[in-house]
Amino acid sequence: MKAVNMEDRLREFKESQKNRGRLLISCPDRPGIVAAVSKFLFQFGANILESNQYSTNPQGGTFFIRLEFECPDLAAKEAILKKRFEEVAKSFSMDWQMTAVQNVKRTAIFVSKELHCLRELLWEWQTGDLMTDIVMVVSNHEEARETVESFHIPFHYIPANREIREEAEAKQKQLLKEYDVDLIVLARYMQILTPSFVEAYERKIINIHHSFLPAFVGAKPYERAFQRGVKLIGATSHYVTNDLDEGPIIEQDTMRVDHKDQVQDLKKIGAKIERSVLTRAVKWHLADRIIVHENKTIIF
Ligand SMILES: Nc1nc2c(c(=O)[nH]1)N[C@@H](CN(C=O)c1ccc(C(=O)N[C@@H](CCC(=O)O)C(=O)O)cc1)CN2
Repeated sequence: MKAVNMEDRLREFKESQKNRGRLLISCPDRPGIVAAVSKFLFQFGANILESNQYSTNPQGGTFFIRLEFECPDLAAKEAILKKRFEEVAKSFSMDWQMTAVQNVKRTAIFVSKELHCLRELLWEWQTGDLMTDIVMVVSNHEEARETVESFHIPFHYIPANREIREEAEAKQKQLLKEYDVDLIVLARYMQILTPSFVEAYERKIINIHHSFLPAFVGAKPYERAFQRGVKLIGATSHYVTNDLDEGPIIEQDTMRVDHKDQVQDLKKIGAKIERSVLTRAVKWHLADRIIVHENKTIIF
């Protein structure tokens, strides 16, 4: 796929979505929230296309809502929309996020030696099923260079290990700033990120862990699953926090295995699960379908 086709595709998408907006809200539950938000959008000439909501408890719980709407001349109105919505948000103690769909997120993928998740994301991106601008791939190994550059995506090799972690992250952060990255996807990137890195990209780093968490946190989960004699293996995609592999879970899946399966078999079976789980998690994040609350996720 030539790079120019990807640019054409992004341009067409941005044009088709230029009046489309999304609004994510979390707030203490009480009557009148939907009415106030609907009235606000109506006053700006917006039409609600999709609305999903959930309450933990109508009496004193937390209310969550995701709205997708069309608003004529959204680009020109976005700043005033956000400024005026702040008044509504304050009156309901809302945490909220309003995005214009045409502002396609800029994504960086981090990878080490295992390339199956990276390849899945690139394939989905090439076919137009992953609507994001993959601006670069970063790796602490050279294995992914040929694949990445065949997609005309910049590849940056930055050696990284425990001993040079801070130095490596300084280079990574510089690139992330230069490329104005909105989302980082760890596609089997096998280095632990420091607290300062995680803090700089809170809830903007998605990882794929190759086990059905909370089982087998950390390194070499397939080897430990084999030793344990499990009958199910799985994969978990989660937001990255400083608690290794314990961030808010976005998506999981499993497959059956049995006594005949060796570690290599587990890895082969598991790779397919990892690919699909990570892709679903990234797609939901790109579509602003995820709200994080108390280290859990609500997926609309
Ligand atoms: N701050 C965080 N960083 C990372 C997380 C996370 O949840 N919080 N997830 C990991 C991904 N991961 C499993 O999915 C994982 C990767 C690497 C290790 C690990 O022990 N790495 C060693 C080096 C291993 C090597 O060089 O081969 C290390 O970093 O010292 C554990 C879990 C990604 N980062």
